Amino acid sequence: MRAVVDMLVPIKRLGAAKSRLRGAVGAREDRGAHAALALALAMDTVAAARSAALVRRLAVVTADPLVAEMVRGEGVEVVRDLPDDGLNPALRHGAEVLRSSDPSATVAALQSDLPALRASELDAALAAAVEAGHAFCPDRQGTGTTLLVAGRGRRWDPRFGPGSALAHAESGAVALDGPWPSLRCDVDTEADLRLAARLGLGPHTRARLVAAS
Ligand SMILES: Nc1nc2c(ncn2[C@@H]2O[C@H](COP(=O)(O)OP(=O)(O)OP(=O)(O)O)[C@@H](O)[C@H]2O)c(=O)[nH]1
Ligand SMILES: C=C(OP(=O)(O)O)C(=O)O
Repeated sequence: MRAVVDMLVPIKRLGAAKSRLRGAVGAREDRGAHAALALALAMDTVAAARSAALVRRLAVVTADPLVAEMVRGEGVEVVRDLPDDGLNPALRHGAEVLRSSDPSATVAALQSDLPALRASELDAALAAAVEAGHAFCPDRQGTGTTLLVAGRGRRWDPRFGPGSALAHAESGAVALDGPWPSLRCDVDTEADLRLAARLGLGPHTRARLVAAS
């Protein structure tokens, strides 16, 4: 299948990101180490998305200037998070930008805390989502969402947040179910980070853990 999906990766301001992971590397009060870990999780996610064959256009949505600089340094597009008012407004704005270039674009949102993500698993999930038209991938626990896809002519209706799997199902999106552990392993806690490490972390996150050990 040719590249057909235009993908948003939302990245929160590093100072506020991944609060449940505080202290996972370095001391709890070490803001620099924590920000570096949050950035590393996102950079590994972006690298995997970039390698996926079905991703036509990839854009990070962020209001954080450092994140924007690092992402652009990797040659990846940045859409400024103009609403700067939480995840769903960021994704609605990002989709407007994507669909202003191509109104028939298939739009996807991928969470940025998937440091074990494999491009092959993302491609398999995207192929299933494109086939379904409007679909999402639940997280490992089955309550959250790691990937949301709305095909040509489908309403972009992100409902991320607590209980988002149910919210996306209620919005009419099909729940995908496939052998994609790396896509389902979002990292919110230290326990999640250990699980992701067992799947195989990307180089940015691995380097953070080595630096902290
Ligand atoms: N652009 C943007 N992205 C966001 C915003 N809030 C959350 N995200 C992103 O949305 C995804 C899911 O966020 P969460 O898993 O809740 O992460 P978090 O808010 O950093 O973590 P906690 O502080 O532990 O809740 C991650 O990719 C975040 O970077 C926001 O206000 N703007
Ligand atoms: C925002 C979400 O992520 P988390 O539950 O990991 O915060 C979500 O799953 O919709």
